[in-house]
Amino acid sequence: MKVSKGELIREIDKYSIEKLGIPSIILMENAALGVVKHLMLNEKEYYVVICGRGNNGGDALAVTRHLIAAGKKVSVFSIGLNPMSKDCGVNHDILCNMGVKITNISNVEDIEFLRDSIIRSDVVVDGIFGIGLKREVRGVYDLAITVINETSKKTISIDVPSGFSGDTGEVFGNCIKASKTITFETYKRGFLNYGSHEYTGEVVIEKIGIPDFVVDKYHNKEFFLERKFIQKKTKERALYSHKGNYGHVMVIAGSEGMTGASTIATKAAVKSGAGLTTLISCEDALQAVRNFVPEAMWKKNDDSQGIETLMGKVNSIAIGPGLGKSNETLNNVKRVLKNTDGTIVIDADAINVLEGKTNLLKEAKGNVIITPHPGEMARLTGMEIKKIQSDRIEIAKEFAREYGVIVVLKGYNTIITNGEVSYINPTGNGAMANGGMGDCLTGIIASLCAQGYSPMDASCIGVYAHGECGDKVSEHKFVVTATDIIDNISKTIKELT
Ligand SMILES: NC(=O)C1=CN([C@@H]2O[C@H](COP(=O)(O)OP(=O)(O)OC[C@H]3O[C@@H](n4cnc5c(N)ncnc54)[C@H](O)[C@@H]3O)[C@@H](O)[C@H]2O)[C@@H](O)CC1
Ligand SMILES: [K+]
Repeated sequence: MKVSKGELIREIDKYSIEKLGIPSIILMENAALGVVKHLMLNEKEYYVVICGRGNNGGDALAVTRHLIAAGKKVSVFSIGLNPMSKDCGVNHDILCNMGVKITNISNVEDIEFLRDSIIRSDVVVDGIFGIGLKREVRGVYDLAITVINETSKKTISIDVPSGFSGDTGEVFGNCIKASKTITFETYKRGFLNYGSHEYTGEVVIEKIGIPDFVVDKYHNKEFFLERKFIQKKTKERALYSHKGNYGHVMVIAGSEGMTGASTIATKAAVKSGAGLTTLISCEDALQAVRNFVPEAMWKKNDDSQGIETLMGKVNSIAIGPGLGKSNETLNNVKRVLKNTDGTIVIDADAINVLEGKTNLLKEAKGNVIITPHPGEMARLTGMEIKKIQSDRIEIAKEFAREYGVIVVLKGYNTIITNGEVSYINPTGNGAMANGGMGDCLTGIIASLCAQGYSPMDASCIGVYAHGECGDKVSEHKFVVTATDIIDNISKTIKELT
């Protein structure tokens, strides 16, 4: 599923109209039909449609015609005094020719009439503003949005909830809180922002008849991860295979007093299918692994020579969970970057020690995946967390491009990007917000890398499977822990093959 900003939609729209000769009114008609599909025509009877004067309003007027044709009771409101866009005007005239009464909303009394209609209606269709909104919502627009939010039983927004920036996720003063948003052609960037769900409700994408090659021509390779895409990438294990076919993961993790993180990362690597897993750590952590992950091998962290030799042989290295922010950790990171041409997954304290030293990443022999949460990303880039949260994709992409790494920026809608192609993950939930989850993900991704998946595929499959596993467990649990994920990840990956 493609993700984009509004300007891409304008480009593809322009190309379709000017170069392919598709009349814009046809695109509007297709958009309206896409919306009508979601209006529950077999259960609901009375609709209130509220239209602005731009093309979003035009879509809503076309929707009105289809509702009337389906025999529904519809009250139509046109808001504001701006001149109508051409296609909005066409649909307005058709309704007038059909004898449909369109009530203009230009003052407070009109708003009260709108309120009465909404109270009696089953569904409100919001076509006030689409991606053309660029400034603060004021006056009657502001009042109408408040009344809709206060009284509507179910609001369906066309393209974006009115008042919401499809580009940035910003709210322009006031915003519709929809139960569902039917958006066109691409998932809008702004929907990825924290808190956007409160305004969009469920988001559905409808095609409006623009050929894929036109979208691809302008699309900047941002995708929402879909299950079928992950399923295509996740392979069954071969009948005649042996452990040597599934690679060797080295986990460098854990320190005195922080042995849990290393156990979790190691066990996650084993449970997600690595042929061999070796933990490098202090004696306490090794003892824990001996007790809880008998399948794993281990090596004490003071055996420098042995470790460096092994680094040259393993397929992937996960480094960071529970290491502590110390010089020793920094030296370990340097050593890994220098000594392995396998894939390196850098997490937790191994990220923290790179603060102010990110150039080290450019010296890596192997591919690097870093898996920061927003706080770690803030430290790494010197930006505030708020800034990171407000522009997650762009910041992750820029970092990936500059340092030649894959960034897995964790959180709601985890981003996976190599700077060229970016994926946004839809799985995972609030029940998973507890210690150890990140260590577990690191183990899973490193394990998939060792099994031969490309670093990008391993990151996408790992993040998606980790979240899906958490979603399944959370169906019957209040909290999902890393141990829950470890116990179920093998089953989840199997279901994805
Ligand atoms: N491929 C496409 O892009 C298509 C787009 N369509 C629809 O067209 C929409 C975009 O249409 P437009 O570009 O005409 O823009 P909008 O309809 O989103 O908004 C523009 C209108 O709102 C007014 N306006 C903007 N900010 C305001 C404010 N703060 N207070 C009061 N009035 C304000 C403008 O004067 C103008 O009348 C999309 O969201 C979608 O719903 C569909 O018709 C199908 C085709
Ligand atoms: K809208």
